[in-house]
Amino acid sequence: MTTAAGTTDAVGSAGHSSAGLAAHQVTVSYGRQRVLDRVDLHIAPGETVGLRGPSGSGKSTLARVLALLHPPDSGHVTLDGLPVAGVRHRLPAALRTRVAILFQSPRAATDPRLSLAETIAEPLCATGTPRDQTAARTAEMADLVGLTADLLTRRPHAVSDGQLQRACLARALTHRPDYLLCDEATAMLDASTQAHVAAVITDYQRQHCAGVLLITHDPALMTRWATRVVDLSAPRHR
Ligand SMILES: Nc1ncnc2c1ncn2[C@@H]1O[C@H](COP(=O)(O)OP(=O)(O)OP(=O)(O)O)[C@@H](O)[C@H]1O
Repeated sequence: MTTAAGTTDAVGSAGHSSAGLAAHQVTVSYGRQRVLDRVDLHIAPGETVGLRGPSGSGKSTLARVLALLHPPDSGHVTLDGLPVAGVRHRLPAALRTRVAILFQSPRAATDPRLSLAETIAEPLCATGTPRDQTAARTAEMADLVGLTADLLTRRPHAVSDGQLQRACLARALTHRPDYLLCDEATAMLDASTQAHVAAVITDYQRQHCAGVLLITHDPALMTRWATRVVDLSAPRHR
């Protein structure tokens, strides 16, 4: 079983209240490579759990399982104590929109054909939100992340990585998720954009009591932000 270290032992969900997003005994293999082996992790509302471990230890894989994007081979995910069956669009929108994920590379996570406004609006369009509400919410989210109107009409090739990551953050927060999973989300950003993105997330977290998973190789960021830290041990190859 993967071991945890830090201010609180996160392995084993016994003793946690049922509120939260949790992985229970999650195992994932890619072909013959077992990446996660019976991993438990619990994120309570309002807390920031730092997840660290050597490259290849399965941090991103665990984040994708918790984001309800990747089905574990065994084990399961619970939301507020209830098992989640299925991933992606097989889940009801009201359930899957409770968890959002922000990736390291905004270019890999966006459609180059869409403007930044359309990118932010994607999750609203996917859930059939009426046009006027989509426009209002998109403007609100753009404002929250500091994107000006002229940037919103541009497509990804015409903006910087930092501006595009702000659009991805706006998109991630548009359905007001209860949990935000940040997978090296500020690693490609300059110091000032990194600070701004972190400030938007921590403000959001405070206002909505959202739980955050923070994956970062930056020890200073981990120390500043995480309320407890979980270590993933090196992967086992079976
Ligand atoms: N879709 C995939 N198909 C096959 N192997 C994969 C896939 N995704 C990840 N892997 C492998 O699984 C292992 C764990 O990858 P993962 O990205 O989860 O680790 P990580 O801890 O996030 O690494 P890093 O810190 O380098 O980002 C790696 O050996 C990786 O090559």
